[in-house]
Amino acid sequence: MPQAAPSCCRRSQHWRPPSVCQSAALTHRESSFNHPTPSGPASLRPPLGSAQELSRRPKVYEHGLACQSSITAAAQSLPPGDLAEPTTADMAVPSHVSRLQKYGPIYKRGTPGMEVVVVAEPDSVQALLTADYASLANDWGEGVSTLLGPGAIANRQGDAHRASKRTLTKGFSKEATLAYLPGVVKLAASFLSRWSSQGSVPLLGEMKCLTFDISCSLIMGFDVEEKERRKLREDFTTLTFGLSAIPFNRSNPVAAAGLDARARLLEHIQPRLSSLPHGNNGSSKPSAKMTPIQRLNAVAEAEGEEMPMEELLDQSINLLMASTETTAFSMCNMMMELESRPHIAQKLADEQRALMDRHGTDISEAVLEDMHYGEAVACEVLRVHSPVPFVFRRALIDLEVGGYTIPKGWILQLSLHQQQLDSNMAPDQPGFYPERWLDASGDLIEQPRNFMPFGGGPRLCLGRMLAKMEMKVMMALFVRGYTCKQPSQQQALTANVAARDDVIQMSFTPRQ
Ligand code: HEM
Repeated sequence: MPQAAPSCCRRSQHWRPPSVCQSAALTHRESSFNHPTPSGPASLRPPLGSAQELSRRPKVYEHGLACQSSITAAAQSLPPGDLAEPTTADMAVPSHVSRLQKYGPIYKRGTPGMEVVVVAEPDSVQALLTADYASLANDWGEGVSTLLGPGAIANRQGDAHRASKRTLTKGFSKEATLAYLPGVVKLAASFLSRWSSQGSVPLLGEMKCLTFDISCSLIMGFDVEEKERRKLREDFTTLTFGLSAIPFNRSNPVAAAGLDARARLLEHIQPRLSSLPHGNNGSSKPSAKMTPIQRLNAVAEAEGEEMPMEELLDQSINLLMASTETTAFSMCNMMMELESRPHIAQKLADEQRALMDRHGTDISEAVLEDMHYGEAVACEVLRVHSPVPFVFRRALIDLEVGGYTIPKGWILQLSLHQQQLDSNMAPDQPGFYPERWLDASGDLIEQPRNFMPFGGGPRLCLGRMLAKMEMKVMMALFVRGYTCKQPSQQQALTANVAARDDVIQMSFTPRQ
């Protein structure tokens, strides 16, 4: 599930979204566990007995991803950790860091009957991400399952997930994503121009508006007036905030507000969905030009199954949620990095000048392709400022992970964040260093396989190309035409659905 920071395991009433300090603290501890790793290889271990083996052959899912499944049913020791009632302090980042140091990269937390195992060991994370549907289910907790709804792709499991994914994937192919490029450029340019006329702007809120508008018009195909869009954005923000509600029930005002916002949002979206053109001269046969949500509808119709409106609405909310916060956090942190590191902004500007000489002034596919330094900056933003630091799964069978048993029913909290920090590239350069992604001649190097800011396996992010495109368009337009300034030194943002829109201030000025 792709929102910036999840409401975690429904069973843990005290969990709260990861905070800024988490990212910051872990950044300084790259690959620095000083706890011995548990016995056996630190990944999912091979089966103890062949009868217990589920499947060890790599599988290829419909969306073309090679998936290894080496999950085994086995019984050994439980991971170390404390299963005491968590306190708020326990859930704070420093405690995550100190638990990593105390227990090693696989440890348990939570309360008996509400157990969570945190996995921050790269090979195990990778193996778990690529595990098959029989071993693990997506489980992001009560907030996500209720606010997104049962029809949302994040809440679908097994064959139902596979079918949704197959349909939606076509709406996020390279061809489809490139068709969104002119719309992304237009929206980003208009936001930058407005910011530069406004003095200081609340950057996170503004980036959320931008990414919401992109998703509304390009992913959903909605052409809405600014007044209505503002209303939609407000409800969407309240709904997103609801994800941070723990416990998640009507007696919690944050959860209740989120549920009410969802109902209002659906009231707005439903008539729009009903009136969406099919994009293929009225035929319900899916066409390459359809937006992802039109495609979902058309595929169902073409297969003779009317898709229930509830399901289409849930999928719409899921796509909005998946695309908005994550990309907004990334672009906000990207602007902060560029502001505080003028030499990087300058290198990007030099690259843009060379690209304009070669390809003209339009931001075209060729510009995006040749934007190697820009791509390196985007990767570095995703590496250092994980927009999705953790993903959550539920064990459907007893699993053996890194030599420990994870009993059926327990929640696994997989640290993509640690995964990225441990990806073992230029370890002598622990800070923000885009050059780690380039070779000596400035060409992009092959990315390490455990660099997974967009997840992996059957749940791999659908919008990864779109997200990178948004980041690179914003970067290019910014360095071509503007400079920016923070009024004072501000903390880098961390993925957190409860972050206030005005937490980061920035002013933009046209470049002389
Ligand atoms: C920087 C921006 C983004 C990041 C870091 C990101 C990250 C992720 C991650 C880590 C997952 C996997 C979740 C899991 O394993 O449970 C995911 C899934 C997903 N993402 Fe993204 N995402 C981003 C932007 C987008 C955009 C722009 C879209 C467009 C709609 C999108 C759509 C999705 C969808 C639909 C899924 C669910 C896939 C599934 O359940 O099979 N994401 N994303």
